[in-house]
Amino acid sequence: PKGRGEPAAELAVMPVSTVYRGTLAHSTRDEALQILEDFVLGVDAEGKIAFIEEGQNVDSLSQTWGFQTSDVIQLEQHEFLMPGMVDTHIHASQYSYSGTALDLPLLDWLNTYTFPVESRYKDLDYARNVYTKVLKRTLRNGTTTACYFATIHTDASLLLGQIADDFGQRALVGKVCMDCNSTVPYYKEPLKECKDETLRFIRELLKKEYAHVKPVVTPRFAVSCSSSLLHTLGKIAKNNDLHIQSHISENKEEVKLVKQLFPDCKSYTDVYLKHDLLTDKTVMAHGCYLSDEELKIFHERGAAISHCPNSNLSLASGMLNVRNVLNHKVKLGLGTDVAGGYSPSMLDALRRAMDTSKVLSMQDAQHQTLTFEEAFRLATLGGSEALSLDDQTGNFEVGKDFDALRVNMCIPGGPVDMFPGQGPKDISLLQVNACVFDIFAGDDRNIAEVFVAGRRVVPFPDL
Ligand SMILES: O=c1[nH]c(=O)c2nc[nH]c2[nH]1
Ligand SMILES: [Zn+2]
Repeated sequence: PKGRGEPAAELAVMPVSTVYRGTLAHSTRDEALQILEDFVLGVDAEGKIAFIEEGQNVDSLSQTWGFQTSDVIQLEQHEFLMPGMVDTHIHASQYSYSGTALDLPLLDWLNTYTFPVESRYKDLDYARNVYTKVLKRTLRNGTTTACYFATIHTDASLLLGQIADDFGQRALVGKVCMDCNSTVPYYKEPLKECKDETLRFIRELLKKEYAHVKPVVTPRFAVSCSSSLLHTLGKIAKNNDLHIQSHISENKEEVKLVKQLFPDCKSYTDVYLKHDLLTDKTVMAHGCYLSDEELKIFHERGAAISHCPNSNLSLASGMLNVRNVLNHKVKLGLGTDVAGGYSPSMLDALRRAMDTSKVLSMQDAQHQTLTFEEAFRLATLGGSEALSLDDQTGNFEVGKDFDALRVNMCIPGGPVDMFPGQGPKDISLLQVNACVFDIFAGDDRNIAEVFVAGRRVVPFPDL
């Protein structure tokens, strides 16, 4: 593997543009949380990680890579770099009412609040206002990659892609597809229109050649899609090698309804499987009620689950047994699921994932509770794997894009306090660990800078 020692040949020609020295905290396949104290990390002119080395090698690195040691950015001892977080499931269009309207279960919630609000996005000014705000809010909270649901409206969905590109967030953007809606009949599209508009959305978004924004095929969920629409979308995804996102097994009433709607399918998972929607580029939100047999199918297909604990608790939908999902080796990330989830923050998702796991442990003494380290991995590397973007982002590896947060745990008026004995010279590894673990109680005030592919996207430039 590249990165320790000599630069790989293809990288040697690319001079580094930025070098950081200090604490790095990230996940690897073997270690849920690896803390590298006094390391140097170089970012090349294309925004990729060029090297990660021990700090003592900085002089020889400066010669190899052609930078001045005086230009190295030294992190404070209460600062660290961590990978940007990956929100694997968020409804950008629902951000306008996040924090409200959480008094109904899923299906009533959709009919009463969600569909009427989403129907407003034919108005592009309305869309621009909300989409700009959700982009800024998620970036400020350290979401460097987001997998978005927009609405059924193609032009507003394209606008979301443009705004994500403007602000520099890595994003998968989905125009929502639904041709069944008997309760709110004005919010759906006829099958042919849905197909044509989905193709137009994909074509026009790809034509823009945004560096980090791509389309994702988005059947809302089996309840609001005919079998013909699901087949059509499965084909479109296959023919264009695209990502797919939807919802699965979120709430018991929904699971029952899907059984009635698709009597020939063995399970909810079977519905998506039969329609070619379960691939290694699929991410399904929730999965609270998936059987072990269904999880095996997820594993075999390489499909992923987005765990959205805030939403699952807020809509009283259920509790995903994350341990069981991990034991089945199913790719797993975290999602905020705004606005079923009331918080756009991935740190909140991380905390709620641990809360949910602890409740499961209270119910079953055998249950092995999720650790902070594991939740950290789900919010970063796990999310990138769930979106099949782990070749580009998710942790600090040479050759990956520098998607990172500069975290500062010592912010005047910030949400956490640091304690003494932390002089820059005598800081012990234990204290460095404590500093990293403090982000569990932190918030966006602690996220001083955000980078996507080497570009600083927070603080916001004047657009
Ligand atoms: O949490 C959810 N939010 C939604 O908008 C939705 N649509 C179908 N199923 C859903 N679940
Ligand atoms: Zn959702």
